[in-house]
Amino acid sequence: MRIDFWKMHGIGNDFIMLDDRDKTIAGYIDYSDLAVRLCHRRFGIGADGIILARHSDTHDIRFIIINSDGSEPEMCGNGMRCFAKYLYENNILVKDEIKVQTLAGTVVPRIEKKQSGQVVSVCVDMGVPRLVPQQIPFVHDRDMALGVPIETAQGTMLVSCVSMGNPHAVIFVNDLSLVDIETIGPMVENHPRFPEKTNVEFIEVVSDRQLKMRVWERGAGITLACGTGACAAVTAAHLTGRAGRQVRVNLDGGDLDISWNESSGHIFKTGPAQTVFKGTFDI
Ligand SMILES: N[C@H](CCC[C@H](N)C(=O)O)C(=O)O
Repeated sequence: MRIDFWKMHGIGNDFIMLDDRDKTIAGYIDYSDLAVRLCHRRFGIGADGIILARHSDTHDIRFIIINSDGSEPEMCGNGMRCFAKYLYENNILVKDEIKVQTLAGTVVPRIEKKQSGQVVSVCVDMGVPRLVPQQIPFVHDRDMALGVPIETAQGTMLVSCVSMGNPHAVIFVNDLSLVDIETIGPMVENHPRFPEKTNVEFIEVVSDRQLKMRVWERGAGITLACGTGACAAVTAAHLTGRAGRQVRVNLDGGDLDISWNESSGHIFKTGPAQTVFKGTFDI
């Protein structure tokens, strides 16, 4: 069976977008097997993950993301911006603001478009960051985990743990260029105190309005950007007195503007989403 897809990216974090509202694809192949096959950079289309639109009984649409290793995370910030653009420009949901059902709860992307109708950027209400260790999940006996030492083969790491529906271990460093992400990333991702593994963000503070970030993603390895990770990094930076509530995050693939609203507690993430090409494959 022939399946249409769009190849898209959010500042270099790239995804294969699929419309499976009617569960046709699900009837043919397990999503995890499909993700491993399609995301392969040589034998497949190549991507950090696949994203599927599915019908929702309670929201405008349901969002499913599968990492390139086949694991299913709760949410994806860069992918959500691509998803909003894909739905609008593909005439699936021609609305400027939509309510999306995810495993992380309700997420609300709002598109910003040109006169032509082309979506150029998306502002996503990412909800409220979770800080209680049991909600990360992170094994810890306090009610918050900021600057907590964990032991690894590369020495002691101080992690600040935040969930955006998916887990994040934020590590502040003095010089990002000196961090051996390929070695330290998987050690923290798979550390036993993270029962569901974790994404790992390395942060260099430029000012109270600017962070530099590199990321080792759970289930994907080094990516050029991580939207939920940028939100987690700003949360941790603010709570540890390193940054304000309006922060620009510089990532390998580009910049994201993060705003943590004091009254609602919601985090808003604004950034671009781009379509690279469209195609078909057979299942
Ligand atoms: N690898 C992540 C999911 C994708 C998150 C990231 N690409 C983003 O933009 O938020 C996880 O397993 O939690």
